[in-house]
Amino acid sequence: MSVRLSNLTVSYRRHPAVHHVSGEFAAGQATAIVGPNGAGKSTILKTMIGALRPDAGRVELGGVSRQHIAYLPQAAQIDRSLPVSVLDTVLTGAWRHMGAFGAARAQDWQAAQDALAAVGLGEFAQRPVSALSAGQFQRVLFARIMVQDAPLILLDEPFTAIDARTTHDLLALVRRWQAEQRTVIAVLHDFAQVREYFPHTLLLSREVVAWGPTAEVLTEANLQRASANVAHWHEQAPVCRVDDAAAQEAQP
Ligand SMILES: Nc1ncnc2c1ncn2[C@@H]1O[C@H](COP(=O)(O)OP(=O)(O)OP(=O)(O)O)[C@@H](O)[C@H]1O
Repeated sequence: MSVRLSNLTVSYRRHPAVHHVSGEFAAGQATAIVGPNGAGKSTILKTMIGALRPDAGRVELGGVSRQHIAYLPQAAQIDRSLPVSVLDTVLTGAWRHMGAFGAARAQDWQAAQDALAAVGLGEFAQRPVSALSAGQFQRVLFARIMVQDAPLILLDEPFTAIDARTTHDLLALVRRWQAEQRTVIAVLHDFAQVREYFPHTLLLSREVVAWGPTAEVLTEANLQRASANVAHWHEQAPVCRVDDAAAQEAQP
């Protein structure tokens, strides 16, 4: 499935955060979204899942419903103080298959156990998630994504504050998802990870700076342009430059 952004503009309280973003995420492959802080990377993912409404343009999900997207927000946005077990957390990935009363089927339990084993936490099933390290909890969330079995997987900074060993193990899952023809889109800051595991990259700085094969996108010149764009962005801009210019051109 391919995901397309067409002329997408998204604002917070009428101030645009990203504008006129157009392009297509390669189907069944992994794309990294990179760019400076405040470039609009999370905004793009949140718009894709329907949590934010575009002011203009649209997201085309290639026939996939939003229910079939697996989305992992930034760790800071996830509350893990809840008194739920590791296994129950992974099982929530199967909610789409569950019956009206939320009963998990035998194969859902099995899938959850298998996913926990795959992320190296087979022995942790009954532990409360509040008693896990940050890295262990991220493994649990990746196991949950495995159970979700989604064709489109969105990850927002999945390896921030995660050690090298865990990151390496979880990146192996990203590779496996690509082999399974899933479309993976991840916001990342580590260019070495991007170069090694993500064949495609979208470099964003409120607008598209470059989008295509990673080696062609992550050039020094493009990265400098991205930093300059964000540095010169006016947070309180009421309308974006492109709209402004278009409006001026339209004037007699
Ligand atoms: N809830 C919000 N209300 C108002 N402005 C917001 C909100 N969320 C984000 N913004 C603004 O929108 C812009 C883009 O934010 P976004 O979180 O998408 O950037 P990002 O590229 O993901 O940044 P980072 O790398 O720091 O996570 C920023 O200027 C940010 O301050």
